[in-house]
Amino acid sequence: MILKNLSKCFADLKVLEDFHLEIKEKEITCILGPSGCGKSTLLNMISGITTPDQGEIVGKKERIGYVFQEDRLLPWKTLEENIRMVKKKGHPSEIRDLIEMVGLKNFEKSYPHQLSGGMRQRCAIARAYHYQSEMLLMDEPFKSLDYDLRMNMVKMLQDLWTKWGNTVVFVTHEIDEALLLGSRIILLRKNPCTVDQVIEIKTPQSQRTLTDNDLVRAREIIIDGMTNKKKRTCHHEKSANDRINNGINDKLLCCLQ
Ligand SMILES: Nc1ncnc2c1ncn2[C@@H]1O[C@H](COP(=O)(O)OP(=O)(O)OP(=O)(O)O)[C@@H](O)[C@H]1O
Repeated sequence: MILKNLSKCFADLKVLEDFHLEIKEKEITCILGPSGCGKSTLLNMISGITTPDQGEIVGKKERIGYVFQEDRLLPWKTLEENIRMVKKKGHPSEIRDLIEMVGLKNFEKSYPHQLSGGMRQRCAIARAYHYQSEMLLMDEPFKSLDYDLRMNMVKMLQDLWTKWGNTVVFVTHEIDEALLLGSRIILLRKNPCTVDQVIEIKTPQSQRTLTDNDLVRAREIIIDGMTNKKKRTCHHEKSANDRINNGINDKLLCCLQ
């Protein structure tokens, strides 16, 4: 999918102007950027909730899943019913497997108010996977959770993605989440929203730890980008440049493997 030259104003506020980004199929694209730069607006455009003033989305998906900061479960339905409701013909074993994968076995008959925030968010993610969307949008889904729990959720999402290999766009403020999950990390600037850097990490998600050399280097590049420092030289700059020359109008500054 290509977000092609998108522009969007809210009254006098120019959030996006000529914004361009390719979302690669079957990858996790993590989007990092300052508050108010337009991350949710981008997701809303991909999902069709918001219409761009100009530009187009090429390769638009029909079946899109969306996980928000809050779980949005139906309080009068059990955990299992909340998951089942998104797909009429789902086989019971699919739901059972998903519930087990997100660590909620034995809570099938619990109602949302009987679960912790982390458990409810696990249920929301299981529901999104049960829907089997062509593209899954996630807008800071772990925001309200503490660090340990967030890292558990990241691990769970790595496992789900390794199994399903679906296309995910994951918005976050947390660098660690982006480093552990992103096939590509898109660093945005604001006023208007533009792509500052694209960092590609080749190490499979399931094998990553935050102390790996490539993740440490990626963290430095991201922090430099966020604090406007000069970009560091990257060992794989040549292949990154090749990608730019052959590819779209991204600023792929670094390709780490
Ligand atoms: N429907 C709307 N009407 C008016 N202004 C809006 C609307 N939606 C978003 N905005 C404004 O557009 C800008 C971008 O908002 P958006 O929510 O996309 O940013 P964000 O990067 O997701 O922010 P955060 O990281 O704080 O969640 C903000 O200044 C916001 O106030």
